[in-house]
Amino acid sequence: MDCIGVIGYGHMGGMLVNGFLSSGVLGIDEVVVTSKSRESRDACAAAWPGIGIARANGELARRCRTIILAVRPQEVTEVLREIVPLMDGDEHIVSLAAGIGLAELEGLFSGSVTRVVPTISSTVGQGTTLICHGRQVGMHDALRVEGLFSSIGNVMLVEEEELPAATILSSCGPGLLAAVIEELADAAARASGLSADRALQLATETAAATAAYLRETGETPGDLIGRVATGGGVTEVGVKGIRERLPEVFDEAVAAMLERYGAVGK
Ligand SMILES: NC(=O)C1=CN([C@@H]2O[C@H](COP(=O)(O)OP(=O)(O)OC[C@H]3O[C@@H](n4cnc5c(N)ncnc54)[C@H](OP(=O)(O)O)[C@@H]3O)[C@@H](O)[C@H]2O)C=CC1
Ligand SMILES: O=C(O)[C@@H]1CCC=N1
Repeated sequence: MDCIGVIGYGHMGGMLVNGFLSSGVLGIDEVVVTSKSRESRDACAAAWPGIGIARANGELARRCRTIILAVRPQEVTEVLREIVPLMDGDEHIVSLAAGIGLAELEGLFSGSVTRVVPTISSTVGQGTTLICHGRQVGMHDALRVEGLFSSIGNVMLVEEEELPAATILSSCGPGLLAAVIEELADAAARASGLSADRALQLATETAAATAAYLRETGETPGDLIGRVATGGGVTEVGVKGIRERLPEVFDEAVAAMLERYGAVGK
């Protein structure tokens, strides 16, 4: 059977196992998981009774043809050096590691390699997984991976040179927007008698509602601002300040993230 193997039961590995099994795209006997610590392997076995647990990466590599590397970028080389000598060569390696390029991966495994960048928002079936196949990936393997990730949200095929910026938007984005929501709520609570809990509840609901509005109406953010900001009213003074100061803040944040992206795992 063409089992899917997941190496690394951390935030992403756990989310993918939960997503693939909850969506029904994979059956419990089609997934094998391993992780460095016994605690993580036991947690997976407890969450999904009957799932295949491998005690070592090599054991998983021998049992699975599609192998998802859900370890941190700085652990990828070590894991590939460990498993590649035990593999047949016709496996499909799917790396989630941000910043580790196809050339580097193919230098460690000369077969089929795909880079996939999921997003934590797929925990709730939302968001877009980015997929970039290496040149050696055949149609069958490409469709299999695209189908798997489609079960937990949207997928977008991207060129490798698009990945850094697309990753910042799709995959780092939930963290960035969570920080914005937090700051907006904190500022409102600091300036008024509203409790921090209620401020965060309102800011979170508003963020979700705003995204839904933009998605469903097809309006641009500028269109929406024009509808909300009554002339001479309240919103326009806030938007003015944000438009003056946020470009610099986001330019700096994006530049810092791109710099780290290029250095991660090195
Ligand atoms: N978090 C995110 O939103 C996103 C992350 N990514 C990428 O996904 C990958 C995983 O990230 P994330 O889940 O956040 O990281 P975590 O640190 O949460 O998980 C990494 C897991 O790898 C396991 N691990 C470490 N070394 C080994 C090893 N030698 N053999 C087997 N397992 C090992 C750890 O095991 P143990 O628990 O057993 O100690 C840990 O559970 C990264 O490459 C990241 O760039 C991509 C998109 C989004
Ligand atoms: O922050 C990180 O490095 C990972 C990769 C993309 C999202 N989280």
